Amino acid sequence: MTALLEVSGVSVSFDGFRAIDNLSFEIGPRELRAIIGPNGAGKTTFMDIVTGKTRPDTGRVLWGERSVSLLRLSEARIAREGVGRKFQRPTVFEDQSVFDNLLMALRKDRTPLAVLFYRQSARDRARIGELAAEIGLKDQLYRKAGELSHGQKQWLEIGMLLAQEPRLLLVDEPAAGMTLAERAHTAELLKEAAKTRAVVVVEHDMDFVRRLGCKVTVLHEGSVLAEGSLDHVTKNRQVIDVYLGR
Ligand SMILES: Nc1ncnc2c1ncn2[C@@H]1O[C@H](COP(=O)(O)OP(=O)(O)OP(=O)(O)O)[C@@H](O)[C@H]1O
Repeated sequence: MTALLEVSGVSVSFDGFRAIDNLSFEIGPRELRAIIGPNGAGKTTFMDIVTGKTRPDTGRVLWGERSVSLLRLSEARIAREGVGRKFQRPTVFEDQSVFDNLLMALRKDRTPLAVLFYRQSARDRARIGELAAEIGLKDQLYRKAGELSHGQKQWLEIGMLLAQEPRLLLVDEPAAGMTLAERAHTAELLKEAAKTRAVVVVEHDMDFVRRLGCKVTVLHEGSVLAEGSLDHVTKNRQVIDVYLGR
């Protein structure tokens, strides 16, 4: 399997502190991966590097069949290449309906003229219906996003990212603040999304990671400490020591 994303030998320091240290990481085109690791392990910095927010000091970040270097591209260009990122807190347009939020995410051409002359098409409406079904909000389409529960807002934002058809979706702690039922639904949603694209989930909640049932990468001090199934990595002596702070 050729990787969709290949990070190799990446390091970055902030004021002499190595936040990412010779990190190598690969993800396949239709793969679900969980990234775990104690606070300060470099999980956020890793996502910042992939999305172009932080530039590494050394190393390579290659993307797609043509192995394009993401390090040469702007953040906006990386997003257009198909890298979507979901931050921890939901950011939806609270005064707009679920339908309108999804519609806004769907419209790719945002030039002023295109926005001015936009007419809803049957195809867009059908796609919004599909997305709403995928995220479990089909019955909530005409509710204002601000009235949704925390979990529903998170799903809506995931739906808005899916509307842009990313090839890689980076998701930061999706289960935080969710009820048990919401977590179960979120895990199913991400598993489903990973059937047609790569999904990388950074998560602290081990029960949630177990639900994802995917390969796990453990980061520690900016590099990969262990990789494999959750059972495999949680039996690893070094991983146990790191989590217990030894
Ligand atoms: N812009 C920055 N300037 C200075 N230090 C930074 C910067 N960004 C990150 N760091 C440091 O780099 C290390 C890795 O941070 P990072 O946020 O990537 O870890 P994390 O694994 O996401 O942690 P958490 O689980 O707490 O979110 C930390 O020690 C952090 O303080």
